[in-house]
Amino acid sequence: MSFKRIEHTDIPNSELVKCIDLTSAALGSSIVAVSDEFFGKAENLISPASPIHKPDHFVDTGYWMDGWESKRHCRTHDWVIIKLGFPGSLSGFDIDTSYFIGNQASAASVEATFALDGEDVESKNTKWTTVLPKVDLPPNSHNVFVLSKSAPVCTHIRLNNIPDGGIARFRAYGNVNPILPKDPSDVIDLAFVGNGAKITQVSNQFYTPASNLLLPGRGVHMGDGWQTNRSRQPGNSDYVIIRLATKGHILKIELDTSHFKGNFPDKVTLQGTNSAEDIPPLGSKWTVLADNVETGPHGLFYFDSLVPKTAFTHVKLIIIPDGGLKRVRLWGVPEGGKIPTLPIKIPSLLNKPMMIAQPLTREDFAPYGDVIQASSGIAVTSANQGTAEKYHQVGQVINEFAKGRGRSHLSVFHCRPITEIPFTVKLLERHPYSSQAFIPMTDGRVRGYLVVVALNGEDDKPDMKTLKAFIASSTQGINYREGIWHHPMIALENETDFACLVHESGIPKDDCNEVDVEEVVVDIPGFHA
Ligand SMILES: NC(=O)N[C@@H](O)C(=O)O
Repeated sequence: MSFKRIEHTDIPNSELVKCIDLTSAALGSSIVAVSDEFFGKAENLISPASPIHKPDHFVDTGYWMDGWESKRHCRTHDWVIIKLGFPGSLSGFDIDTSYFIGNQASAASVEATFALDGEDVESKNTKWTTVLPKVDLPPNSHNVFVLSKSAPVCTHIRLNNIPDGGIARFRAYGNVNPILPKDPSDVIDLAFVGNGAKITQVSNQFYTPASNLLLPGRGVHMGDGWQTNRSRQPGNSDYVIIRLATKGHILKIELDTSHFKGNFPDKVTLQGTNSAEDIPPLGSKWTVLADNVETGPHGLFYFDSLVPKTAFTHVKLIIIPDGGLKRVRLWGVPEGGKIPTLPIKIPSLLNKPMMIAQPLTREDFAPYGDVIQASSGIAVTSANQGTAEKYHQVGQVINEFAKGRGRSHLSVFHCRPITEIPFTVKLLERHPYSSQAFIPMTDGRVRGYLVVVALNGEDDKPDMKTLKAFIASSTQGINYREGIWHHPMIALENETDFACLVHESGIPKDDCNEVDVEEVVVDIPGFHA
């Protein structure tokens, strides 16, 4: 596989400008295995955010580094396996050693494989193909490589870190290889990056890129949307051009202004056209799909297309005079598909019940368990020769296993934060014979975590009418009563360790029952992941 090295500043003039970063966590890509991450977590590699530097900032392993860094003296080489959010073909890479000086990886190589769901890519039988041979990595630099021809479609990438050391970010530029529904009459989001749609032109992306508009989910803060600067020019408008996943009929437009509360656009207009080019040439005929529609703060807004029977390859989204949008969804059917009865309903958050998480209090949580906290209303006495106060029996530790079958265990859950807010509850679990306590052990970076609970129904399933969501602070622990349905721990913003006390028998059905539930969307005021 031949390649050429280019300057990072030359990306806009290279093939890579037509690509997206297929390894980005924003696309749902994730780390599935890593040989060693002693100094810095491998998941930093795929953060959409640029790396930052905190000179002379130390953590218990050494210098704090914003990147993946393995420990010294590896006898062979380190490696990390990344599962792509969407299968795609690779065109180039940026192996970024920013801020790694003296501890950067000396060299790297890249391999790829196509693995069906469930295949064990760590198996020795996995066939990895080298798509970038070993290349040297200078310190503190973007190392950008363009392949002479795109590599075959892959689902996983293995980055080899030779022999060891640090890499701040890894960008694998390419294009999604969409898997569209077999039935062309299925309604899909024609503007979704996972279906192969792309932004091909944008007038202004001063704060954050327009490519964010097509990402999965609703993101976690304003920074993962598209935002222009304040135009100040009378009559200004800004725009993006979306090359649709495939030529199709747009039936319903979804504009998402999540987290844009004082800077959403005054008005939005959408137009469609047809072109074989990535960017429709000047003089292309644009047809209005939605004309000067109004949105609002932090929400989802829907508009039926004015021309559902016309198929387009491109859509221009115009915001007047400027501002920000989180996502745009263009629900429709590919050309050749049957246009359903209009107006359509769409599978979105709008159609799912929503709830707002509330601050955790002893009183509100009482039907579900205990709040472990030194709080008023608890019997308290002086202790430790007057140097402490003891808050008595803040919770009940319950063991209802038959005699001798349930042993109490202390464990620690190291929880990674959720990456999407609002959060969608899809499953709940319970421990039929034991209470379960979680007590956060925070390093000061944790503001809180999300607790979702429900009582047991007459059908011995969660009673969704009793579903509640609480925001627990970092000074509150919780103790689920035995049999109470709850979502597995949900960390917010930063990784969080929880001490856990539960009784277990080693018999799975007696220790934990898990069930899928009707999806409920939980908004979490004041938090972003
Ligand atoms: N992160 C960090 O401290 N790294 C250095 O100590 C090193 O490369 O050993």
